[in-house]
Amino acid sequence: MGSIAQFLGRAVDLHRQAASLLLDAEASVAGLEDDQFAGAAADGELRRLVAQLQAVAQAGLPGWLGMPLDGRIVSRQLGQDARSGGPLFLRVGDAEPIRNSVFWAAAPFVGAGHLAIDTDARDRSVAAWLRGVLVRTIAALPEGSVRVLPVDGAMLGAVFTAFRPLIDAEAWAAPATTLAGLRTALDEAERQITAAQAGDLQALPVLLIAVAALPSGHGRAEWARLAAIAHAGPAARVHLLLAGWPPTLMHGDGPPRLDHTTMISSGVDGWWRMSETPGPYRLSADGSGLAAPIRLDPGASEDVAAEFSRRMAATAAVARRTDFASLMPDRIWQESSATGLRATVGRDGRIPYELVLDDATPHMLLAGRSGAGKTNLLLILLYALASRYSPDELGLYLLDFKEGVSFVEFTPTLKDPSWIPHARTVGIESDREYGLAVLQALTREMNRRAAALKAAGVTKLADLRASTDVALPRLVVVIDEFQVLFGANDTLARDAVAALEDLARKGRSYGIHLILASQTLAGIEALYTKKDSIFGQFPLRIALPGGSGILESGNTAADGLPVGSAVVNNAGGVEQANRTVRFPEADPASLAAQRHILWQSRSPVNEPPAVFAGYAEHHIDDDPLYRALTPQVRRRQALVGRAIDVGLPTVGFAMDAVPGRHLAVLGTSTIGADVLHAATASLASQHEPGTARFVVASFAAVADQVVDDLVAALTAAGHDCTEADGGTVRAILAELATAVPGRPTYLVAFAADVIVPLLGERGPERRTGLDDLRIVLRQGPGHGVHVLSWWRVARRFSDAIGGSAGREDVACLVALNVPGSELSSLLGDHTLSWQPRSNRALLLDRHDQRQRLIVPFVRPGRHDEINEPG
Ligand SMILES: Nc1ncnc2c1ncn2[C@@H]1O[C@H](COP(=O)(O)OP(=O)(O)OP(=O)(O)O)[C@@H](O)[C@H]1O
Repeated sequence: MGSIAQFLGRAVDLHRQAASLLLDAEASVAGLEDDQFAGAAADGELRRLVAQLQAVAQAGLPGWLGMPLDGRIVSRQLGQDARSGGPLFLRVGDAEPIRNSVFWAAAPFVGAGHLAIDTDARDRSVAAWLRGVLVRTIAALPEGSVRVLPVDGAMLGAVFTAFRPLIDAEAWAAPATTLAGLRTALDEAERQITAAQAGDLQALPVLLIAVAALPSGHGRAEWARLAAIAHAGPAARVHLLLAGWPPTLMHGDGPPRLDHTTMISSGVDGWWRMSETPGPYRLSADGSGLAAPIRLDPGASEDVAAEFSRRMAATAAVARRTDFASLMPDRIWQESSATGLRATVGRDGRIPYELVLDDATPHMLLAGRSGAGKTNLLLILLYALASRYSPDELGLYLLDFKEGVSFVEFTPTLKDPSWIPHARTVGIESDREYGLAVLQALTREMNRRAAALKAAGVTKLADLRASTDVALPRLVVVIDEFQVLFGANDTLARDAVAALEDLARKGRSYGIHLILASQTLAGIEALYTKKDSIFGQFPLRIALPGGSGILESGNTAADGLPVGSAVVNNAGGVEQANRTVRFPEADPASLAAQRHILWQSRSPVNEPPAVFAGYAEHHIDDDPLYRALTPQVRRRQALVGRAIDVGLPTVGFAMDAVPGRHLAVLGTSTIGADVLHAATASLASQHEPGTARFVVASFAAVADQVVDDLVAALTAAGHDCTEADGGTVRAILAELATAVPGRPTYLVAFAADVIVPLLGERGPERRTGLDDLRIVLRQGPGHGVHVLSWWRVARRFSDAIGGSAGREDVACLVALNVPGSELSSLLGDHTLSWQPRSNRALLLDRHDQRQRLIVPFVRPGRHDEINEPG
């Protein structure tokens, strides 16, 4: 600043001396027509002053700011000749107060005020001059710090053709050629001014409205807006470069004067006059401006401007790619979420656009056709939120119903052990049941918060936070392809709608925010009657390309958008509230870098999220509950799989003395063998070796490998484990039916359906093996005897237990690929709805009326072998 002030002080001083000499000279030679600057004594002195002025100008306008814009300058370094923040002076013309004695006339522009020239750019010298001002300004300032909004209402944008590479690189807007285009540019300028007035100056670029010619139809309304922008713009980094201002009028009052503006007005014979300039220094005592006439700066030829644009555009493209990082805060976890959540996700023009989730806009809908950038935008939003707010301020529940890996990002993987510390649960390719479970878990959390508010005697979450030491983070729930959850007209959809409605209506008061994303809202049958009451709670709408369906009907603004932009609307989709926001591509490297920053900063007690990947196999050997089992348990459990629920709890059946505590796995799927293996292995872990007896029988070749593994593992662990065939099983049943064994005994039968005919035969005492089986089933648990069995044919199982009379004797069931109708008649429960699905089973416990969808435990690699549901 010091050097600019010195330059100015000296220049103005010299100028005034020269101006007074000129006046004297003019007075002394009054009447001499030929040479207004004659007067020999003054002449020498004036030339000396002009030379000094030029020396000062050259020193003050280095490089791009003053040098001729010809072929020699195009390779000069960019972004070095001025710095942002301070006033930028540039050469606007050459003053020639005395023949053959020239100095550069400089005017302040960016950082100080505006420039206007009264002839529009249909005049070729004005067009070149205008290009020159743009090139000088942009080349001198730090790269990427200026955004230009070109307006050319007379030549369809031709004046700016040379800048095409910058327009294509989106560093500049496309030239506006109509009145509507001018208004859009003014809108952007006004928004920047408003943003700056709200205290957001730091992140704002220099915004330059460059008008080559005003479009036809402009009038008082636009003049008034320009005048207001001229007044308030410089403080908000908004500057005007106007050719054809003021517009000439046939009649009526002229346009208002523009504050902070240097005016260049045409004179005769190619001479122009320059007005006083804005800022603290006056060129003249009487406000008449520069004392000498000027020739316009020749500016930039098309070729020079084009060459310059290509260089700039290359850097702009790089800047665009790295934009994701610029949306992340410099320091993470600095904000409080007491009153809401805010995140900058992109730019509206060049103004950073902040999404807000708070009491006024609690929930958000996001839509766009496949490939429109939904995942990308969600990642930006979630990473930006997770970077602003610590895990004490924000928790994330992420659910994805589609095939894909959008939220894998948030979880530890083999390749990258990091996770986002805010993520509580992450569902990838989730089941609808899992979605419902997450919604219900959130409803419970909401009710807990409601009770805590009541107990504390406050009504607002912010007040509750203030009155307790316990962290009360806002919770953001993202459901991608949420329509899947409601896509069928069944009980689950109805339960999900009820939970969603509850959360949508009351969530705002308890810091719970929903983000629902979808390709379309069409076909959400279950929501149909509730559509308005639910979506009415979602004022914030983001429509990506093809996502106009979530805006009001007739609001089609999102239809023609390019990927990387969205219509953001925080008034439920009404057209007047549309804002077009551009967002960058979140490249994997930048995401990983940001994730590692967050992960490294996590607290030592931060656990990785509970991950549910719909496609994943679950193995008992990896199960934390199984690995923690010891003989010191109160009630032994036969573990069979993981429930489709938040946290994927391990589930099984208690094998205690209550009648009916036997396990039957039903279905032809080979997974039946795996489930039986898991149940047996888990029970074995709950006995000291040698204290229980395991009798294992396999009646089908498909189970042999599993049985071999099981027997080998139990034996290796020191258990008493014997293999049995049909005859042995029958003998053991007879023995167990008549005598109480001295220790717990497990009879484990794979493909038990095979021996039903054998057991049906009468023995010497006229009893059948089935009679013995039924006695064992009825009385066994009381004596520590449990039967664990896999039945490929459900009807055989029913026959074996004695039909409906024996139903209560086997209370623990796992249904695999048994058709729903068969299962309900087997159980005598016609309300049951079950459709066999790959990698899923239905757990039924007749004692506590439990019915749970589970991922059954399988042997590693099983899914690659089988084609389910067979
Ligand atoms: N801001 C952006 N700028 C440039 N490319 C982008 C941008 N956002 C997304 N893309 C690109 O568009 C493609 C689709 O993006 P994304 O996967 O986010 O879309 P989607 O709507 O989630 O798609 P789908 O629903 O099919 O999974 C990707 O190749 C991505 O790189």
